[in-house]
Amino acid sequence: MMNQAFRRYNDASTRNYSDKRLLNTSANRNTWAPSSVFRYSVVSVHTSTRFFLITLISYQPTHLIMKTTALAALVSLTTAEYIWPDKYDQIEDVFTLQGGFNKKGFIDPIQSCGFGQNQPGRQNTAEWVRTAYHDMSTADVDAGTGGLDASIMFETERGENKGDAMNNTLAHFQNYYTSRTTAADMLALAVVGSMAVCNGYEIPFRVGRVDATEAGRKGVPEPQQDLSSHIASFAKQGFSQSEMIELVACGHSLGGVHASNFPELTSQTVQHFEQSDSFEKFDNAVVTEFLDTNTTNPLVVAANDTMNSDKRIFASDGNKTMHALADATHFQERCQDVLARMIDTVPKDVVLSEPINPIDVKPYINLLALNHNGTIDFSGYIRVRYGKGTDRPDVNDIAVHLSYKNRAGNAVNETIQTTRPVWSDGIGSGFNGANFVYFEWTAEIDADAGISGFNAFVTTKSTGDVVEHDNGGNGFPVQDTVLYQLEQSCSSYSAAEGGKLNIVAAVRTDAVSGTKLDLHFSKKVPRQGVIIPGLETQIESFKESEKTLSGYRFFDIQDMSINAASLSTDFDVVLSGGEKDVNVGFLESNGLINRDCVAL
Ligand code: HEM
Repeated sequence: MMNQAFRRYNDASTRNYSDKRLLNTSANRNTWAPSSVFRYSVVSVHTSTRFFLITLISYQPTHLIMKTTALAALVSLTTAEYIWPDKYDQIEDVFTLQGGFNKKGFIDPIQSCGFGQNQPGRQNTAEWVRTAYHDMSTADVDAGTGGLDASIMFETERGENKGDAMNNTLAHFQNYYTSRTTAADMLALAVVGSMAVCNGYEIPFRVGRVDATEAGRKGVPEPQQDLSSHIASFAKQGFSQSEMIELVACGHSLGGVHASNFPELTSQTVQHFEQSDSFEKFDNAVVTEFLDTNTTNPLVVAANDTMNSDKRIFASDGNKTMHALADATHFQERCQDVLARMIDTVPKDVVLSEPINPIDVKPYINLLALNHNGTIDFSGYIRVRYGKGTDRPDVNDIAVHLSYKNRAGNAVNETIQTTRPVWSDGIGSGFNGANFVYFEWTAEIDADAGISGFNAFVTTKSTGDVVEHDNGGNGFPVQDTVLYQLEQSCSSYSAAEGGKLNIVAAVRTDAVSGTKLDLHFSKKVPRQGVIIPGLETQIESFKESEKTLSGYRFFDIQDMSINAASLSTDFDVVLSGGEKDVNVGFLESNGLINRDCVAL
């Protein structure tokens, strides 16, 4: 039986993105669930029928209702199924791969909730959450402007954004900032990650935010402002008075006030909002200590009462909201809601994705290029989720092999075996107990026959059960019309000559006529006073070389000048003008630095 694992979200058909106001998720709260809840095995069928079957065999009555409703919206349901490749594959990696093999390490600076590079008073989780709030807080929900758009990068000099927190946070993003991972999405991830590390409830991570290209309006709330200004400010951000109390209490569960930024509030390097070690845990001590009147929160107990904004805000409804937040579970639930809404407040023309969940089985192609034998080297790895939230409890009980189809679409009678990488035993980990194991393969493909796609077979060794993953029915696609010749490509940098980039690609002879081959290079453009560089797509034409091999013609770009910032960026090789455009996308330049281009 051909089985398949599916992944979808439970609220795909319920969201209304046409709302003229800024998107916020209050109407959809508590709808997020781990993908594992929605994993089904069904006979391989066409997509629309498959979702019909899913609806019928749903095993949770509460969801059955939703899915029956959703039957009317099969089109929107089908968009929720993960099909590789996806425009959010890179950010799924940054979100998902935190430790071990293939780790991206986004949360390394928040390896613990209180971590701050051992700099006195510094707490990275607190800085990240504060930065995200400052970025969002200048939203105008009626106008549909501002929100989480990373405009903070142009606003760090403003008095309302005192301190190093904003630039410290943005500096970390530089390593992850690409044409497919925006700074605004990383700000959202900074909050999601901080909550995970500090033991807060899970915040769903939606993506698709667009970075501002200039500063937004001023208006981050400041301690000396009066209560009515704060109520008006939060209303502009889309939060009611009680939600204002909740959001401030949630934010001020971490970190504190620094003498270097607010000498009028404290003389200490940092005076935490919560006592003991509570400031490095996401808990409601900020609430209970306030209600117990034994708080040391500098925004409650400052000698100059004008500066006591938390005191005014917390008590503004006669402590009603604060009393409710004194319940630890209620605190977590409310923070989960308002913090999710905080990061999902975006300009009106931005459409956020469904929450990103770790993908169950995901391939990575590391090499698809002609070798000196005239065959095509094809290598990569398959990432398989195991452990919590899966039906694969034992990492050592899993095996993977691939089958593939040739260029004509016919099955090739040859199995590609995989092995676990030696490094870290091929094991990686992510948020909230997600575990992954990798299986790598190296194969040679006959260049005449070529390859058009593959399926991955995941075997439970102890039972012999095999599950075929065919990417929604059509296999994981591979195009061999344009090959990026990784080994023949390289870059160099010297102070005297600057950066030079050489890229080689091969195009199938029968696809060359009438086409043009271009490099779409994401050039990083440093900006004065802004820590994150701008990104511009620089388009350069390839020139055909003399070389031909195994039915391919060779093209190259030689000694293209690049700036130092762009030594580590991404680029696409694009063939256009033919039957259909081919885009070999998201190739990374950092692996090319200071190594020789190997002749073929
Ligand atoms: C009226 C609203 C608010 C005012 C007046 C306010 C004011 C302040 C002040 C003066 C600091 C000290 C900054 C420093 O010395 O480095 C601070 C820290 C902080 N704020 Fe707020 N805040 C407000 C709302 C929020 C909200 C809504 C959040 C997040 C949801 C938040 C998150 C934080 C965090 C995490 C810190 C600690 C930063 C660190 O330790 O580095 N604040 N806030």
